[in-house]
Amino acid sequence: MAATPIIEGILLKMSLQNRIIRRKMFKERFFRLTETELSYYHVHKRKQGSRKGSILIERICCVAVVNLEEPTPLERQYPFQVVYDEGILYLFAPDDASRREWLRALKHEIQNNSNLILKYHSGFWKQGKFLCCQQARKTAPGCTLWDEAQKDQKRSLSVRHHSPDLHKQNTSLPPVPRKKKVSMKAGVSGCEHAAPVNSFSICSEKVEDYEWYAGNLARAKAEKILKLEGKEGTFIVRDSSQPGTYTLSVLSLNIDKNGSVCHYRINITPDENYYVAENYVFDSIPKMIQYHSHNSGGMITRLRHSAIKKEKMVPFSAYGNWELKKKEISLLKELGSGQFGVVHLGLWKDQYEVAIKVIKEGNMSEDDFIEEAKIMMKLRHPKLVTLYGVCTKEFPIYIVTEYMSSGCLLNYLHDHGKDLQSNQLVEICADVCDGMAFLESKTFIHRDLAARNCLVDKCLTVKVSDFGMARYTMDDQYTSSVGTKFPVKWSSPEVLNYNKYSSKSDVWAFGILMWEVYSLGKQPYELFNNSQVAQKIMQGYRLYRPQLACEEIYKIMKSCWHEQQDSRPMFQNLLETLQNLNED
Ligand SMILES: Nc1ncnc2c1ncn2[C@@H]1O[C@H](COP(=O)(O)OP(=O)(O)OP(=O)(O)O)[C@@H](O)[C@H]1O
Ligand SMILES: [Zn+2]
Repeated sequence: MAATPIIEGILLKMSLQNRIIRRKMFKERFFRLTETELSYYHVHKRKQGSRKGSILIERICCVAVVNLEEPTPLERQYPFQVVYDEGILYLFAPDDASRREWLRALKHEIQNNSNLILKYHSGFWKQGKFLCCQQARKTAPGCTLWDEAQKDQKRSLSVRHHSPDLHKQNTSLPPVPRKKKVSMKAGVSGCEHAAPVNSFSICSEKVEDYEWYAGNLARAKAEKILKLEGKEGTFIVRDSSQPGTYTLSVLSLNIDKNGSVCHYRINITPDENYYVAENYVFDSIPKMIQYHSHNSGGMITRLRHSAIKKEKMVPFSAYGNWELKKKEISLLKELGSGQFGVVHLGLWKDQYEVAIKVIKEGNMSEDDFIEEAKIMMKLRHPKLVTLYGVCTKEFPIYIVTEYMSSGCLLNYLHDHGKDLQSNQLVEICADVCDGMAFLESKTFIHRDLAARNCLVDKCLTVKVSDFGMARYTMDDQYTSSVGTKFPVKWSSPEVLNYNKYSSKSDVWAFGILMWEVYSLGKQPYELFNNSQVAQKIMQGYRLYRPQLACEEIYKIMKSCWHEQQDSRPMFQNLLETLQNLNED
């Protein structure tokens, strides 16, 4: 979903005291506010994983200026705070006008929130207390009346329906200098949810509107995708490492019959024209692509096929309804089978590729699942396999999900693990961690996280699948911790002892998954059976360091296997650690 930004720009962000990594206290981040979230990104490297975090608008309960109560460097003269259910985000605008613009935009977006607070803290939280009132608890009630709370609620009643753009209408203040719009999508979300557009007809000047635009996609991944397609002239346009610029990657079989990929920088002239070959200059990238679909113009070959086919993916607008019509679904081929039944590749409405789990009768407690499916449908994240809907009106029940063409992560590691570079191993872990951090933020417990329950898509993004499904299995061998199919090797001590599941037991499993990734799909504790493993875990025994894992990576795994669940990191922390690792 490419939501339009309401306001965006660079702000300084104060780090929370993070026990795992303490790098810089204040970091420059690129912030973007949309109707649904405030998200922030790495400023320089817009590579995979550049998205650093986000807060959902609905979780914000106050935004206000913070008072400067001690001498402060120039670049931090204009602080403001975003108070949300999990803490306070302190941000610093470059100047007063910018701060006012941000406050106005944020207040406007949150004005209808039901959780707005009446009092807040006008001073910073610093060294264990609030500077305004000296209270020493982070959750201490506010000391300063937030007059905005009442004002905004009143205003929302009278204005909202007339003026959706309240903050933009007030022109008495100078506008924030806006950064030129560059796409900062995390991962390759460019593959998803966009209107199908023919590659070569010009219907828009924006690259985002074309299927050949892959967004933020690393060079190595781009090469894989092109070679997978394997056809002469397959191409992709992706963000290059320098912000605001693009790279055109093209596959040709002319030089090497296995295919070689050329990467062309798309040059921009001072008057914003674009070219790859100097003699052919165009006022937009789509026009340039159209031209080169007929003429190679000095490139290795002409552009023939987009490597990404958007029309096979289900557009976001199409799956609002969770009960799907069975007659609109056709099964094409079997993909594999699991505890609930056989999984098929199929088509929905004759056009969208989907995966369909055909539930074998008696394998699932179906009523419970159907109840929960409504909740699971709302768990949408680029690193979670999307649940499109279910067919429950007749047997067998269908569960229809996003199709992931490269199959399950475990098999992927077995088959292609040797070709993966070390930064790609981190990326796999970071993808999974990203999806899990989202589940954690929704307090949704996976219960069966493992490489076998993650899937890999055609862009080689890894997504978490089967979240929460363990609860609906009817086979005792899965549900009892002494059952032969119970995932003992992924289970934390409190799960084995008391059946106590939490996001922290998911973190344990994530550590094991990291181990699977770094041993390219080996069976954990391969020399031991389940009951031996359970015993050894209680005695404090842990998995060894896989050869491909450096000390730093192994330290992360081990932190997930802390005996005490409270001492294990949260997914949100793990994600930052992994992303920072890949930046260095
Ligand atoms: N969305 C999907 N896209 C592509 N392939 C899939 C998809 N879902 C499942 N598969 C394939 O089908 C196989 C079976 O999947 P399923 O989730 O039913 O079982 P499992 O997770 O492998 O095992 P179990 O659920 O018994 O622990 C997977 O290993 C995978 O190869
Ligand atoms: Zn206070």
